[in-house]
Amino acid sequence: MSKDWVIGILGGSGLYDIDGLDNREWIEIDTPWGKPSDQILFAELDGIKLRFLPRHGRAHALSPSDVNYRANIDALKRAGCTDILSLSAVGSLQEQYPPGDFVVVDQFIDRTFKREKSFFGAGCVAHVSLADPVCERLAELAANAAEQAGATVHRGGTYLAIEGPQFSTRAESQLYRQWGCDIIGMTNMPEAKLAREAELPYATIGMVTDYDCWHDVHGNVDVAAVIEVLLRNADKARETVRILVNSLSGTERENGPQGIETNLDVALITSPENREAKLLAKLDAVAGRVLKA
Ligand SMILES: CSC[C@H]1O[C@H](OP(=O)(O)O)[C@H](O)[C@@H]1O
Ligand SMILES: Nc1ncnc2[nH]cnc12
Repeated sequence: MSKDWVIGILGGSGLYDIDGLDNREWIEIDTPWGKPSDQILFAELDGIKLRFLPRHGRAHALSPSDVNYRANIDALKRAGCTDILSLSAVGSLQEQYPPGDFVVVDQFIDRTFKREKSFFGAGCVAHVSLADPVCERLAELAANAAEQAGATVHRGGTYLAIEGPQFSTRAESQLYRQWGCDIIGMTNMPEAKLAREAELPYATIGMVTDYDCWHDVHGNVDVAAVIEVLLRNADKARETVRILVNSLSGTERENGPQGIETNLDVALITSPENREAKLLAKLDAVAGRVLKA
C-alpha cells in the first residue's frame, strides 16, 4: 500500500522546536491515554508533512519517568504520522563515540521500571516482536541525512535505557560497557516498544553529549556538559531533519520490508469475543486497523 509520508519527530533534550518549516501550527491533541508532553507542531517542508513533538515539553518540565510515552505515540499516530524519528541526547559507553558524534542505533536494552510499557493488557492482550526494534529503512534515511548535515555518524549500536532521573553509578556504567552497550539514555524505552505496538516504524539518532562516568580522562556527566554539547549540535539535528524530509520529497511511501506497519496481524491473542469494549475504544488509533469489525 502506498500513501504520503508524514514524518513524526520526537525532539529530546535541547530540541524544543524546528525552524525553517512551512505552514507551522502548534495543535493540541488529546488521547485516551492522557496528555502528550505538549502540543504537536504541524508543519510542511518540500511538500512533505512533518509533526514535531518535544518529548519533555517545550519548557522541559517533564522528567524521563514523567513523560507519558503512550500518549505521545498515540498522539503522533492520531496526527497521521507514518514514521517516527527520535532525536536524543545520549552518553557514550565506548571510546569510539566521542561527544558530538551521532549514533543511529539498531538495538535497545530496557532497564526502565516505572513506566507504562504497553497499550495492550487485560481485555486485549498482544505480544509484538521486538527482535529488530528499529525500522532499518528510516534509520538508513536518517543516517544518510545526518552525514549530509555534516555529522560523524555511526550506523548501528545498542542504546541502554535507564530509569533516571539520576545518571548512573560508575559500577553501573562499567557493567553496561561489559554488556556491550554503546550509548545510554533515559527515554527511548518504552517509546520504541510503543511505536512498534502502534505499527509505526521508529528510529533514533543518539546525539552523544558525554562519556557518562566510566572514562579515566573525561569528567563525569552533568547537565551543564550535556546542554553545552547539545547547543553546539542542535542545528545539525535540525538540518538532519530538513535533509531527511527533502530526500523524501516527490516519493510515494510504500510499507517497509520488515512488516512493521502490519505487525499486529500476528500479535493479538485475546479472542475477539472476549475482548473488552472499554480497552478496544482506547485502542482506536493505535490498533484500529486490526480491531475494526
Ligand atoms: C539533560 S540530560 C538527560 C536527559 O537527556 C536525554 O533525553 P532525550 O532522550 O529526551 O534527549 C536523556 O535520556 C535524559 O532524559
Ligand atoms: N550519560 C547519560 N546517561 C543517561 N542519559 C543521558 N543523556 C545524556 N547523557 C546521558
